[in-house]
Amino acid sequence: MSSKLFRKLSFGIQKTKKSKLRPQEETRLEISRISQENLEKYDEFREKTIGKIEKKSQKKGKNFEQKENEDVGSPEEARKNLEKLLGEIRRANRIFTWGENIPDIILRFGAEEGFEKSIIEKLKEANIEKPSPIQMQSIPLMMKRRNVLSSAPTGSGKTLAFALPVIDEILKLKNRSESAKNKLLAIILEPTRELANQTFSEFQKYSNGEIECCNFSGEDEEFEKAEILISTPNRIVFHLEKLDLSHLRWLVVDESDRLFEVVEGNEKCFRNQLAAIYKACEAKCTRTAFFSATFSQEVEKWCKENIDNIGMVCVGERNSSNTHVKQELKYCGTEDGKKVAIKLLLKTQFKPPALVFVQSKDRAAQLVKLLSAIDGSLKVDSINSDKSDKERDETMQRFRNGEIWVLVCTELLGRGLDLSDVGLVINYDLPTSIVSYIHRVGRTGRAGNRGNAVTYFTDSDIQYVKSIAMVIRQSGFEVPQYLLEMKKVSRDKRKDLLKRAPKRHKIAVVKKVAKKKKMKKTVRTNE
Ligand SMILES: Nc1ncnc2c1ncn2[C@@H]1O[C@H](COP(=O)(O)OP(=O)(O)OP(=O)(O)O)[C@@H](O)[C@H]1O
Repeated sequence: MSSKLFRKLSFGIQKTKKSKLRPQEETRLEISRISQENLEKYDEFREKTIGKIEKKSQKKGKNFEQKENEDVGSPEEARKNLEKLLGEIRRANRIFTWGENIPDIILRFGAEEGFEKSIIEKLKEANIEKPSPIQMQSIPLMMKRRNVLSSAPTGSGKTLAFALPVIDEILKLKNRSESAKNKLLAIILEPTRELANQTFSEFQKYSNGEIECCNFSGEDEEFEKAEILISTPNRIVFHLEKLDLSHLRWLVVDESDRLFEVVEGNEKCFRNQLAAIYKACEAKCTRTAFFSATFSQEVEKWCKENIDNIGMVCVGERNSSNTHVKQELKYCGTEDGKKVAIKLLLKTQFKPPALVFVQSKDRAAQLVKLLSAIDGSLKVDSINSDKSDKERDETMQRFRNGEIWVLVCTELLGRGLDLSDVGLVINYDLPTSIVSYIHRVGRTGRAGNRGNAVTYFTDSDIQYVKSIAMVIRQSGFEVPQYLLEMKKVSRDKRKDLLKRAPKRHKIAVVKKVAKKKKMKKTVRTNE
């Protein structure tokens, strides 16, 4: 891509140079960088800007007033100081924006920031004290009813970045007017049932029983009274004619780059479904919000061309992996080498639970067999789209409860799932794109926690490893130099890889019994 085009499409975010390798040990990372000193300055400048200090100081006496005015100057000066301070905080948190009239970031979840009391209480209960960078900027944009396109690393709190403003607005609407009740006011689109279930739980939790939330992708089919509908696009498309969209305030497209994907020859691909829904949401009051950890230029271009008054937010480096996840590339030579590597890993450094990604449903079943054979006591299972909805839900529940230690999965679990205890992700089969890599390793190292990710590759994978090696290096972790120096794979080959994962030998269990028999035979012959 030419640098000119990059500038045009990425609202000024520079491609950064290689980041420094990070130190081996780092303590738990903060979700955002807001120092106490900056918070105090923020309060001071803000109060002065809106003229509250004078009122306060009148109460406290003349001396206080003089001191305050010396410190922060006139309201105009205070506004300038505030803007400077917010600029510094944006830079420290790597918040980049594009668009006109971008509102101030928020540094707290408080009544002054406009939040409903019940939301503030729920956040306290969940020990969520301060906003993450994507929340700092996306929430005020959405509260100002702007269309948004937001991107931030995996596990950085994007769900609450859209859930809180949507819930807040609906609570306010319902408090103001009886007529808002039992009208469909928001639709949240997710690419998988699992993700829809998870997002539904978050909406239920923060709406505190005051909003009718409906999980369209679950068993909850009663949508007539729904005020917020959370669903995969196919369910919405199926029921589109029955939905009254005339009051819709928000259409949120989570994992937006995934929902923009076109599958040639497939009429029912996400892109077509999204187009049908978008077209149907034509009420004047509807705003659209797009969120994802990976940001395709196509989505950005489409938003700029088609959506008025959009505010864009990008946290950190575009399309980069989560730096809280320690990432490692492991050369295994052959498919058999991968078996040896995983056996060793699970026997030595393993602390459950872990997620293991493979490229197909068949390989998931094969790997479960192999891992069970390696260690009979290992609680291992798999999940894929061939299983029934009930089986999938049960497997997820067992994994969340700790009854499954190693969950072998396909791309189905690659995106969005927040499995907070997962400390290890193993890419048993090399991901077929950097987007897939970023989302898969993002299943660990969430909300400031640290995580580990290991990616295996064989001789036949080597040609495809370079781009992943570059992402890992960009996040500050070591990769073998020769991988970075390899030739780039052509665009056509990359496209092919997305359509068809490479052929691999079956993950066969080495039968110990057969070996024993063979040994006995040898002994007898010797006799
Ligand atoms: N401000 C916050 N402070 C602390 N924890 C938070 C905050 N906001 C969200 N979290 C927690 O962070 C975790 C990850 O959040 P979330 O699932 O929204 O990430 P995400 O950015 O959507 O990730 P992905 O790109 O993988 O979908 C959740 O457990 C959530 O409760």
